[in-house]
Amino acid sequence: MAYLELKNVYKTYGQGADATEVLTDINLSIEEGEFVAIVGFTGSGKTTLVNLINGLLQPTSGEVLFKGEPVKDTSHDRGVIFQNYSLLPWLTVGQNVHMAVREAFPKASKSELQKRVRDFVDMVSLSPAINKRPKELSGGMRQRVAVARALAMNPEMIIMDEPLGALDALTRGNLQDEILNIWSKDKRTALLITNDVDEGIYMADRIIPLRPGPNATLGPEFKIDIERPRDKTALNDNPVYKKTRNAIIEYLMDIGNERKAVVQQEYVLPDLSPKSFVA
Ligand SMILES: Nc1ncnc2c1ncn2[C@@H]1O[C@H](COP(=O)(O)OP(=O)(O)OP(=O)(O)O)[C@@H](O)[C@H]1O
Repeated sequence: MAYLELKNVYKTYGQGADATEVLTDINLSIEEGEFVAIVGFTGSGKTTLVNLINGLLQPTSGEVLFKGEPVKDTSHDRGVIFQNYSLLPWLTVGQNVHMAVREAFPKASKSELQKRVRDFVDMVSLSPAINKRPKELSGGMRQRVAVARALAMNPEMIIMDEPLGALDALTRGNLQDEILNIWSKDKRTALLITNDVDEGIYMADRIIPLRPGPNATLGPEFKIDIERPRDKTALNDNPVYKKTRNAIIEYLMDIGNERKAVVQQEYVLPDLSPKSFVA
């Protein structure tokens, strides 16, 4: 039995003439302990896919199964790091993380909770800002709080919806390593949604492209046969890395061009002259 399975999943927003079929026939199977990355074009339905897995949305048809059971609601077992960090503005950094930790560990003592909060705030290098409110932080700092908050809840599965997009290269690299540490040390399962092929290759065991929408569906998977832990600097000279990267980029460019050809169809408009306007 797969750990997470999506079977013939379709998702349509709206009804009748207003209906938009965003996701079409999504089939995905992730084993326990795997790290899978989905790379997709902007607007293709990546967040919709995350919300279906997280339980915030239900499929129009098809099934989403987590450990064999249909996903009906959100759960602490599946921790999501969202693209828009959604922090509570009236709470400090520490309080935002504390609230999540208290919910995930209702039986923990006050001092255990406080230690966990401090450890995870420290992990994202925000200890000096622990008493600041979100409005006093930069976008990247807020995103780091969201990473700390999700990971501090110790989810079995870490789901990431373009979590590091707003960060500079150095912070991004450090957080990629922290996420990989937690994933491997605590034997988690991870799903990363990204538009950065290099990030996918560095972090994942498999990369699966999400084709552009509407009616986005998953493309063929690319296995990343590169030993772990991966060395970012050495990766550039690794022939497997180069070959895999080229194959993925070529695939994405081909489907991007296919899409452009459809979008660039010429439409002949009727030759109408405006009627004179009478005030
Ligand atoms: N609640 C909704 N009602 C109607 N349409 C929606 C809704 N949510 C998303 N959509 C549409 O579904 C499509 C996919 O949106 P989604 O946010 O899943 O894409 P995405 O790949 O995450 O986008 P981005 O790369 O911009 O973050 C878009 O065309 C969007 O307008």
